[in-house]
Amino acid sequence: MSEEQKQLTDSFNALLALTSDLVFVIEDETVRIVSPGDEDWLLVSELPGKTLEDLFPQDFLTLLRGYIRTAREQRQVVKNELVFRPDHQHAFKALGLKEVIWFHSRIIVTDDDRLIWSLRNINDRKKLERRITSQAQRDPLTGAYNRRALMPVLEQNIAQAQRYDGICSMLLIDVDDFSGINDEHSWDGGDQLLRHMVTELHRMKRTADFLARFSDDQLVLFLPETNHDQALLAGERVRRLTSDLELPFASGNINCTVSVGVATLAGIEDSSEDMIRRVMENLAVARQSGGNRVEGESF
Ligand SMILES: Nc1nc2c(ncn2[C@@H]2O[C@H](COP(=O)(O)OP(=O)(O)OP(=O)(O)O)[C@@H](O)[C@H]2O)c(=O)[nH]1
Repeated sequence: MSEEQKQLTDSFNALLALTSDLVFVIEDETVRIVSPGDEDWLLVSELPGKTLEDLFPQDFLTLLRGYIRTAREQRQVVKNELVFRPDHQHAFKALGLKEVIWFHSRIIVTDDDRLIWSLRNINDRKKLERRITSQAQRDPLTGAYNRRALMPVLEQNIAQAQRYDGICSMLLIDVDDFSGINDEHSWDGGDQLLRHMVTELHRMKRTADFLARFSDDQLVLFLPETNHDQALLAGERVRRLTSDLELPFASGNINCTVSVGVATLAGIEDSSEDMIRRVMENLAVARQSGGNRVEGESF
């Protein structure tokens, strides 16, 4: 090895020692060099000489070979996000992988066709992203989905029901005289009541139903594959469940009733906006009729 080559090798090894990424140098689909970076779970000594086929399941391998092909053809770094799972990458499980790890993967192919593959652990970022997404879609008081999360669910389900000749319905549930409850039991009492209702509705609803807080004292329960008669029955169940409710609170038991509007998909021309408009109109009729009442469509 010439002096110049030796210096280059030294610099390369120093670079590998510096980086916190997991780095592989691969020739002919065979691992030659591994630098674990911060991935201290990995049994590094077991890796040199192993082929990509030894290490990865078929679907992952197909994906990886696609990235390698692109890196080779385009002569540039190919960047992707990849996930290693102990129940999927069995070879890595045997090499110490205990939990799911998301990596930011970068692949480059050198002129003499060696593959340099670096993997940066992005689990912390992924966890943060998940938390932010979930916060953006949830009502902080009750933990139910919020209106922003409801709208795409409505649109998708309605589009699907129309495509497959299906049906769906929605309930708009409004607590009668909620400001009176706040006045009598304090804002805290009102909060407790909303939380309790959401818990009870979660318990009552089917898995595919979607519950969201629509506004202050209004909840929407979206019911896929549910016709109008079934939705009226569901609305009646919600009404009864609420009027039976007695929530112990410092200022005395909190009782309440609800008014429920029901809307059902009305053919191919119907839209989520139309359904929301009708469910609000039907709710208004229920409230104007004195509350503690379920009002459906006037077909
Ligand atoms: N406890 C509590 N109250 C809230 C919250 N958000 C809004 N409110 C209050 O809820 C009340 C809702 O009032 P309205 O929309 O008039 O409802 P209502 O008193 O039930 O009147 P009707 O619907 O006509 O029967 C208002 O007094 C709001 O200040 C919340 O998160 N917690």
